[in-house]
Amino acid sequence: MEKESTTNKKTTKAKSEPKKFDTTIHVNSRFLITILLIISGIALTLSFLSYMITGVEDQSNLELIGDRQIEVSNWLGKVGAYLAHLFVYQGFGVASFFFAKMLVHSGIYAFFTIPARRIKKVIFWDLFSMLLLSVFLGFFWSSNPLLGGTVGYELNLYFVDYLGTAGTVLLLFFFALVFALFRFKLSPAAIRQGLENIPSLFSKFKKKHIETPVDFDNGGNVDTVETQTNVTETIETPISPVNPVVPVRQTPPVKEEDFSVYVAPEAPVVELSTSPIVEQKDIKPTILHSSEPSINPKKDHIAPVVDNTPKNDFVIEEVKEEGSLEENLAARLVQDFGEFDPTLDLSNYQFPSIELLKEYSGSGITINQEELEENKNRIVDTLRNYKIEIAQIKATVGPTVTLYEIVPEAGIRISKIKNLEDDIALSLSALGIRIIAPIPGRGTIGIEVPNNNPSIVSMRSVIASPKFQSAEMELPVALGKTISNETFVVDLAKMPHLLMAGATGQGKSVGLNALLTSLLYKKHPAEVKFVLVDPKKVELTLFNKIERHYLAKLPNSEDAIITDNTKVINTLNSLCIEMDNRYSLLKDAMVRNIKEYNEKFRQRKLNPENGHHFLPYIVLVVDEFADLIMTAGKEVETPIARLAQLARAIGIHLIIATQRPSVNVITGIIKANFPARVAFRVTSKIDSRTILDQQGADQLIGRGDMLYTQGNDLVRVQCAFVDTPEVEKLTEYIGSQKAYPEAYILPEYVGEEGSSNLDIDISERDPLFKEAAGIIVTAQQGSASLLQRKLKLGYNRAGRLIDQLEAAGIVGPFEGSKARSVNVPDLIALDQFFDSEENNN
Ligand SMILES: Nc1ncnc2c1ncn2[C@@H]1O[C@H](COP(=O)(O)OP(=O)(O)OP(=O)(O)O)[C@@H](O)[C@H]1O
Repeated sequence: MEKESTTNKKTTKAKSEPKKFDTTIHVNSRFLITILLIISGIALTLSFLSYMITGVEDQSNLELIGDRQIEVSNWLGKVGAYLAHLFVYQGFGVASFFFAKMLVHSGIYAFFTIPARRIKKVIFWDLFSMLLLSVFLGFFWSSNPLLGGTVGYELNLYFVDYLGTAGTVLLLFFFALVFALFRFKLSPAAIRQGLENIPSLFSKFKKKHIETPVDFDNGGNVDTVETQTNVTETIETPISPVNPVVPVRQTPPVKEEDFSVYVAPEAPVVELSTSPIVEQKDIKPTILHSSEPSINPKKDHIAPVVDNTPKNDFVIEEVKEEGSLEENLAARLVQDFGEFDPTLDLSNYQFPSIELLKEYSGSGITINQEELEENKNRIVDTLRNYKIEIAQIKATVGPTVTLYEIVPEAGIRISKIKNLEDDIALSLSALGIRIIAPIPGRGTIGIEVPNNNPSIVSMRSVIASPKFQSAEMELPVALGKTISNETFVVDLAKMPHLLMAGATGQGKSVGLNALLTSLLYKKHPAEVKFVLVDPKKVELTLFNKIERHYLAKLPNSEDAIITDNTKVINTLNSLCIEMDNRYSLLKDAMVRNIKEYNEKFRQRKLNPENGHHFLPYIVLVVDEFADLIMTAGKEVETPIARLAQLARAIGIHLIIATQRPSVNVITGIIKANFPARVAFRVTSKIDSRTILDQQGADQLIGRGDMLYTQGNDLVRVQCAFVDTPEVEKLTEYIGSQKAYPEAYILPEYVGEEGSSNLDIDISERDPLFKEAAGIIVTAQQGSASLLQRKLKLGYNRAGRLIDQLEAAGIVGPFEGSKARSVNVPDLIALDQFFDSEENNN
């Protein structure tokens, strides 16, 4: 095993080095003392061990120990038996092993001339531990005299007599605490941390210094690694003796302060010069060099570099993680108040019950054996007409379609079957046949045939499904059921935006409702907000009832549901501002996404006084996107594309639905940013390609039959059906509960065009226009911040007022850092100005 060690120079220490442990004696005699002490330690250990195992037999012979005929069973003979009896039985019990430890320790310390102060300290704590352990064992295991020894037993009797049992326990506990606090430098904070992280407790609070075992095979040379840091907590780790060490290459005498390194045989020599003080986290010694280490691969068999000057001990310091002030504060806040609960404002909010949704009579799959048999025969016959033999056929009955999986005979080309799609559809005389050749990952060919009696997939059944209920997703959405009748649940947060298209009457609006319903069943009003854009004015109106719970809107707008196209532009731009704001919050919090941000906020690591707040997800739903893009074009496309590109990390997700999936609606830039797509039935293959980049949507059967893709595979899903009365019941239930004072307010956006309109049209001036003009004229200073202060306005509104004042000619144009000039000298002139304005109108 290769062993590395490090050389370090301790410059300052040498001067203050206290008295050395026997520094005057010759190296050899010091070595002899070392050996003697260590051998005595080992001998004591063996005799004690032996006594523990066979000791009782020898006890009766101890009186006659002088008699040579007497035999004892101790491994170290009569002397061993005597000493062990003395130390273990009459002394400190098991704790007597500390004596052996002290001897070995002293031996090592003597050899390395380690300051006497240190060995004194070690011996002091060893004696303390020995006494404590002995009393401890004597108290709890008084029945076994070998454990606590006579000292432990007697002391306990003494304590119990004077202090009682409880008093003794408390005393023992007190001394144990003293030991832990002073020996291991245990602090209350460390205890807390230790309890939180019990496994790492051990490594954290080990002793400060430990001696390195000596490799005596190596002539007493020592394998030493020493690092020194200023950190308070240190770890003491004995290094296991190195492998028998090969010839030693003597390095020139090094100063005592230098590190020394052992390198096991075969290892390249790492020559190290003195190194600066090093901090080391890892228990594994790392070689540290001040200048570049020279690794000479040629010196394969070179012996270790040895420091002849013995080193005192091996200290590896563990750098304690510095908790920041804020984190400590957060920990305290969490301790005092618990984690932040965003739902607290509406803590009595009741999630809607499943009973609000309807159970449909047609739901549940009915297998019509006859129909299955008939379709199977038709498929087999049709294929046979084209000389395609089938080895195996299997049917999976779904809610609206049945999937027939075919394994053709060996040697049949898949493309041949694929080309026969129309012929097969014709011979089955059914609409909505789709051939999947091959089914990805299965090696079979699938033919989807619509059922004669499709069953409705009720919203109730998908919401109640364990898959949805136990979905651990940010924004779980139960879209419906797959062809194998499994509930299809996807995470909107992962999509991260959804494009939905389909010809009119094929189930888009129902799909949107299913999506929103899923979120209402899973997310608290504090966790998600919807921005609803509904140019048709009818589809999403029901959600008005939950405005103050779940909807977001622009400031000063009356309705949360946006039906007016110009407002959509403002809303989209406002969402862009919200996005930018959220990004700066994330940056400030040093997190990468909304999940991490909210988690940090929950743990009270973010200060609300610095503008931090819990961020709900925002889901923007645009029904009839085509209409919007036709009327507003680029003005809509640009913010949508920007949001789609950037908003995923900060929790804004877009759902865009359109009837007309033409390329001028679903433009390249939109498509590129909407990997998740849902296609209901469309009228042409071209439309299908526009949405899905492949055909298939034109072969659907309508009524909620849809294809879902998130980039690669297509999944055929029967959309869950939720009817208008069901949505009404649901929104009524939520709407009747206690709500927030108002809808979630989005940042104010003042469009460029908007402000110039206001400038021209006097009737659209801000209600505070006259008051603002008065303030500006009185102060003779055209600044927005003045208005903000005096009228207690937000920046945007104050800015808009200044723009209006400029348009009216009351203040001059923007002049960079200077305040705008005021063109009206006093209030009288201002009154005249307004009078003339009124007269002109
Ligand atoms: N998942 C479904 N299960 C059963 N029937 C459905 C499903 N989805 C839609 N339908 C049926 O299709 C009809 C039309 O659906 P929907 O109103 O969602 O269409 P649409 O695509 O929104 O149409 P438009 O674009 O004209 O508003 C519904 O009234 C319903 O009868």
